[in-house]
This record gives sequence, structure tokens and C-alpha cells, in this order.
Amino acid sequence: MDKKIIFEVKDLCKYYPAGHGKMLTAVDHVSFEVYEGETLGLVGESGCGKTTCGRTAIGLYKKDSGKVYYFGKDVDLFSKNEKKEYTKEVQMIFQDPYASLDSKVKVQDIIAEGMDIHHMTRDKDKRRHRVEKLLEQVGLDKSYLNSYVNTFSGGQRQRIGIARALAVNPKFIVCDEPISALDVSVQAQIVNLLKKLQKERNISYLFIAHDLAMVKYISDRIAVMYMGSIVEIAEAEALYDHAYHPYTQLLISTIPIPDPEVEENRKDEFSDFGLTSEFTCCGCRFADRCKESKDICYKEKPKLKQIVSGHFVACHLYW
Ligand SMILES: Nc1ncnc2c1ncn2[C@@H]1O[C@H](COP(=O)(O)OP(=O)(O)OP(=O)(O)O)[C@@H](O)[C@H]1O
Repeated sequence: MDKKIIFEVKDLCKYYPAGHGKMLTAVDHVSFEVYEGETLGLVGESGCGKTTCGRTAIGLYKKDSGKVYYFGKDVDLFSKNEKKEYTKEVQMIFQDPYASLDSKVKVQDIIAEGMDIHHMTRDKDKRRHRVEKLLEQVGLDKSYLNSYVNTFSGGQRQRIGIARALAVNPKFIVCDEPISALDVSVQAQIVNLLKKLQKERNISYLFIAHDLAMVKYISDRIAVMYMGSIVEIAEAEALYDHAYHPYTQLLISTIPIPDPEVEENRKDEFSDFGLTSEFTCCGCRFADRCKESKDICYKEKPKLKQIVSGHFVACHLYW
């Protein structure tokens, strides 16, 4: 059976003013699709544009160019009602559960915020009952209803953030590094909760992360981002078994191995590349860091092309 695409971006671009009349290309002609019920991981180093990409894709930031389709329909052509439905069905879970939840607002009002905005119920008992159910679904006691989050741990706060997103029955959630601000001991719990909820509700996720081990665990497919562009996209297993792009290979090689000797040698290997954020106006942005770069890599930006079924790579080494 064919998988259904629920969300798609084509040639998405986002620029930021960078002073002296210059613009920073944070998202550079990015295209991807998200299937119903799947998790698409989006990985890359800090500052490569993951957050900007996620936020621009769902309209939290205004795009400079490109198209976004939801269930095949161009979101720019939505009617007022379709737009309302879209903003209900597409939600976001934020990186920092301390900054994203107002500590002066009661838990039940935080969770019910979207329900109130979308007038989902005017009946106070029904509203409370629904919030209690959501608290249970995210693994919190319903007695927290009238509490404030300032006494909560990071993990508990993130569960509230998840309940808030779930309250409006979303079909697609952008999870922006939802575990990176949490203790390692609770990270797996939150990821497992997201997996459980996805199974129960057939939600699709765009899961933004820089922890490759965790993203492999949660994702069906993974897109690798480097300086604003997607350089490789494939099924999670395929990407880790056989990464084609030299940048993906480098990223995978930096996943920690619990052996101090191996780690020491690998540190040297990684530092050879040197972290550069210089802008290459044409050509592949990874060329300066790539051990295998050729002339063409400095002249022409490589296009994302399918190398084997379902596995796309933007690299001149293969064409
Ligand atoms: N509001 C803004 N104005 C100007 N530049 C910005 C703004 N927001 C982000 N940037 C820049 O855009 C680039 C991409 O940032 P973004 O936060 O999207 O990356 P990221 O991959 O999500 O990073 P991180 O993992 O650290 O959150 C960075 O160079 C960042 O400094």
C-alpha cells in the first residue's frame, strides 16, 4: 500500500538580515515530505538551520520563497476555515520546557490553551475532564490540574508541553529538540512517550535533533542538514548502514563509542576538518571540509538525487 504524504515542502528558503546589507541563508531550497504516521528526523550541527527550517515550514516564520503543501493542498491558497483547521492540526513541541511554559498559568490552562483558541468546548466540566485525560496520557497525575509548572522538573514540564500540543488533536507535530534540555535519564522516557502517542494517534513528527543516536531510535527516515541545505535523506537504517554523503559519514563517525581509546583516536580525525562557517557562494557548502572534494564541488551546487530506492544524496562524488 502506498504511504500517504501529509506534509510537503518544496524549495523552501529563509533568509535573515546579517548586517551591512548582507543576508544569511538559513534555509536554502529545502524540500522534503512527511508521510502519515511517520517520524522524519532532521539532524545537523548547531546553527545549520534546523529550527528555522521547522518553524518556517509550518508558518511560524514567514518563508521567503518555496511552497508548503498540507494533504496535497498549497497552504498559501487555504481559505480562512482551512487555515484555522491547519493551525489546529499542525503543532509544535519546543526545545526548552522552561521558557515555553508560562509559570504564572495553571497547568490546566496551559494544556487547554489551544482548545480555548479553537473553541473546542465551552463546557467547563468537559474541558477539565479532557485535560485530566491528557495528563494521564502523558504520564502525569490528574491532581496536577491546578498546579503551576514552576515546581516541576524538566521532564514533567515537557510532558505538559506535549499534552498542550495533543489537546487539539494534531496530525503533524514539529518536535524541536524536545529532549536536548533534559537530563539524560529522562530523555528516553520522553522519546518513548512520543513514540507511544504516535502509535495510538497515528501522528506524524518532524523530529529535530543533533543527537544522532536518539534520532535513529525514533525516526523512520532521516534528513541530514548542512548549512541550510539537506544533503542526504534516507530510511534510518539505510542511512546508518551506508551513508553516502561525506558530511553524513562524518556525523555518524562522531556518535560516541564507549571505549576511551577509540574515542581518543576519533577526536583527532574529526578535528582535521576544522569547523568553518564561511559562506561558499556557489558550489557545495561542505567542499572546504570534505576530504574528497573535486573542482566541480567548488563550482556547482549539487542537487539532491536518488542513489538507491528511497535514498537521496546531494554530492558530486556520485554523479
Ligand atoms: N532571528 C534570527 N536573526 C538572525 N539570524 C538568525 C536568527 N535565528 C537564527 N539565526 C541564524 O540562522 C542560522 C540557523 O539557526 P537555527 O537556530 O535555525 O539553527 P539550528 O540548526 O536549529 O541550531 P541549534 O541546534 O543551535 O538550535 C544560525 O546561523 C543562526 O545564528
